[in-house]
Amino acid sequence: MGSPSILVHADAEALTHAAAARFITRLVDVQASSRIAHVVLTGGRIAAAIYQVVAASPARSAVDWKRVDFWWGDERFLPDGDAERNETQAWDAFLSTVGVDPARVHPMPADSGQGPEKAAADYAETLAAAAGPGDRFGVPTFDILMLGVGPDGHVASLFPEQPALHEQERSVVAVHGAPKPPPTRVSLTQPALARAREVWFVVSGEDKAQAARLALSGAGELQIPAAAPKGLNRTLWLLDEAAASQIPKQIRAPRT
Ligand SMILES: O=C(O)[C@H](O)[C@@H](O)[C@H](O)[C@H](O)COP(=O)(O)O
Repeated sequence: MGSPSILVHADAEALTHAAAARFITRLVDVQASSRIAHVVLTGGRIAAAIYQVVAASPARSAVDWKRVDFWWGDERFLPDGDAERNETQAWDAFLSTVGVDPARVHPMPADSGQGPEKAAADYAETLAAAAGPGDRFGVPTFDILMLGVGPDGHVASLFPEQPALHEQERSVVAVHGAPKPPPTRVSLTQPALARAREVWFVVSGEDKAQAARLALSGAGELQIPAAAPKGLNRTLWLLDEAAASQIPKQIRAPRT
């Protein structure tokens, strides 16, 4: 699995374009081996910007979008169609334009009065149904797992010191009392996040600089949840200069 690759781009725009190009290329590579690609999307501003660049890229036609399964790392537990849902954001930014197979788009359940525990259990079942014989922990092995990082070091909806970080059995959990609104969420757990061939952290802005430094310098995952997820084959930190500004020089690769 090796050390994370740290790729620093001049600014948010350069990061966005590089990540979008990488996203398309990775999907083309996976599809060249005749596999259905499994992608885990994240929320946040930088992810939305990446999705928009993917949608606008002429290179997007190299991907067979109907043969990509889309999952989410976390969701804000809000009613269907709420503009604050990560799902809504991804549909608006690119899923509605690239020509996906709606049956392969797997949003986390919306709040329809069933409660977040039931939503988490239902999503775990959906994941388990998509897992094949070679997969582990009841989830398909993801080809790309994208993660935004909060200034507090959270990833997905795993916030520092919260009980969800201790979950070792379930792939999906309900999250209550999240410090960032909305307080009720649904999230993949750390063992589920560990089932990706490639984990990509997408991190922009100076307010993330401390979290990035701590995650990359051996912080504990209870304090900095972003310290834990590692790709089975590859872990990439895709940052802009501002977010990378506190990473010690000895662990930082030259700017790309
Ligand atoms: O559910 C949420 O509240 C967001 O999705 C959040 O987890 C986001 O991914 C990170 O905070 C990074 O966001 P930015 O890219 O906007 O900095």
